[in-house]
Amino acid sequence: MQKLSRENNLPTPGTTHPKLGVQDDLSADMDHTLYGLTGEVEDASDDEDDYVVRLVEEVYVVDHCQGQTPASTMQWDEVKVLGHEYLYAAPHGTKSMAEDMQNSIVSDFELNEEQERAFRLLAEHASSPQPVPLRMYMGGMGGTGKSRVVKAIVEYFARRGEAYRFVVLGPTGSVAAMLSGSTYHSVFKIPRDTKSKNSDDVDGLNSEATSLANVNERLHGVEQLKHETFTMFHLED
Ligand SMILES: Nc1ncnc2c1ncn2[C@@H]1O[C@H](COP(=O)(O)OP(=O)(O)OP(=O)(O)O)[C@@H](O)[C@H]1O
Repeated sequence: MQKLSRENNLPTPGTTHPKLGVQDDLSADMDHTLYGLTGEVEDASDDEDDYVVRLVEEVYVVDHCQGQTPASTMQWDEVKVLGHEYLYAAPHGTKSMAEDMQNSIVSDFELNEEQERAFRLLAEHASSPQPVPLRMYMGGMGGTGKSRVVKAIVEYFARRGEAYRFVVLGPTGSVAAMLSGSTYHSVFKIPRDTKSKNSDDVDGLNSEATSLANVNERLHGVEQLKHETFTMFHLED
């Protein structure tokens, strides 16, 4: 039987713990600090230091308050034990993982203070489970580093394995190409010839409906659009 106690070394946050196997008892005090367990949790111990968890899968331990705290110095009320399926169910990952990723991107892209502020605002928004729509204007003279922030946020989504959530649009092919984006004509299927949009033109209406369906399909999963060079829209708008 393996026991989790204050004396034991807990796994480092962000690493998987080997299977604990079948365990028997658990202090009732742990109930409120545990969630996402894949197995049963039983209360059969009076000893508050003997926290034993019955699991059927690996567990994941994260410090949700201070991502960098060494596991051995964690307090029990700072620790949450999660079933590993939680990681797959939570599309935005954990807070400490998001922070680590943000820090490494700020460093890799050598963002200056203002760039970092803009980047973190976007990244935090992207990491929020149910964010309110973000409408952000990022202005500045040519060459002040706006594109670098966009590249950093694109990289942030890519490292999270969520590149599909962010689309960069530009008014022309050359602008779009600079940021590896697309033209909004292409993404929104804006027809070059709009003359055929009258109510008698059944084919025209059909093709418009088809275009909208295509656009919806293409933007499935996308939550944010970067519209070079003015605004960022939230798709629910
Ligand atoms: N923090 C930084 N450190 C070093 N170089 C940077 C930094 N930010 C931007 N640059 C460099 O400055 C140049 C201009 O940056 P960027 O293209 O991002 O500016 P911009 O504001 O988007 O310009 P424009 O409005 O003309 O498109 C680029 O060569 C970029 O690599």
